[in-house]
Amino acid sequence: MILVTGGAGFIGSHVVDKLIDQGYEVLVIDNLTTGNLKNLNPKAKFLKHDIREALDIKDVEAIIHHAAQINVRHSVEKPRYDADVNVLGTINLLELARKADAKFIYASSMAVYGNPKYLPVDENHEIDPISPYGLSKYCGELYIKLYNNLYGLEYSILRYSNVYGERQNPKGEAGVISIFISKILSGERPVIFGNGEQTRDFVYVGDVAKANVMALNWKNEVVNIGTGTEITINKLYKIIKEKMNYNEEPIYDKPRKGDVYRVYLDITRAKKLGWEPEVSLNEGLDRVISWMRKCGQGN
Ligand SMILES: O=c1ccn([C@@H]2O[C@H](COP(=O)(O)OP(=O)(O)O[C@H]3O[C@H](CO)[C@H](O)[C@H](O)[C@H]3O)[C@@H](O)[C@H]2O)c(=O)[nH]1
Repeated sequence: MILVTGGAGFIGSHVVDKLIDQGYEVLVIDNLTTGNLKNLNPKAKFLKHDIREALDIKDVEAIIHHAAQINVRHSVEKPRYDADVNVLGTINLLELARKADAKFIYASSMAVYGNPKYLPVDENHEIDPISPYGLSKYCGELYIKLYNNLYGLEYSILRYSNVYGERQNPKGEAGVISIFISKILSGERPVIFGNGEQTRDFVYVGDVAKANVMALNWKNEVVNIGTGTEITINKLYKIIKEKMNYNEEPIYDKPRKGDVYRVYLDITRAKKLGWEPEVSLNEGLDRVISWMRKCGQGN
């Protein structure tokens, strides 16, 4: 059985869908603070549980760990809460993995790199987080490596760029793509922070889910998961606007404090392991727009 923490959340629920498609038996644990039972695959078993509490489950062959405090801004406001969930919660799951002799797949983030010193950012880039979130995600990585040293725990660490797709909640997780689409659908003008020339590397959630399933067969790898390309927020806005037949210009506001200016990931290592993104931004945006139209702007 594969245990997916955060399996009722945005990325985790897509991982669950892929696993079930491929015939795996899946147990989801989620405390439903940001996760939603509407996202949950009906073929998955479900246990409502907060990872800050220890748990004991037998017959787990792998743990795919997506339950986390994922909001960068909240991590700045509540660093202790962020560490509680992301560091102590991860330790609870590592203890479970140790006892069950399970493999550990960990959702990390490009936030561990902080402000890029060069582009694209590869896995050997200096680790220098600029938010409690980036730091807590990196702490999780270090504990995983410690468990590998102490107990031989097998792991894969996936460092995601900006993940987007269906089920991303425009209110909770603050992904710019779901925010822009949601605002346009409700007749509000989207806001661009700064001059809009900042860039990001947007990877489709289905491709991220595929990387998780493949990672079950990778051995002790730290891997960037992105597209290896960058796009400005202005260009992104223009594409979304055209797709939705929306005519208004965005509102430009002051830059968001602590925002990285340009970032995109080098994905050479992932490609060597046989993974590469399949869904283009064009196709992915079409899917999110049609999903958000259908379900009234999100969750
Ligand atoms: O309404 C908005 C929202 C965002 N942005 C801009 O769009 C870019 C992307 O912003 P997001 O909030 O979507 O994402 P971040 O790049 O801040 O990424 C952070 O939040 C992500 C969640 O969406 C992931 O957790 C990621 O790891 C973490 O670094 C930023 O330049 C931001 O200023 C806008 O212009 N308008």
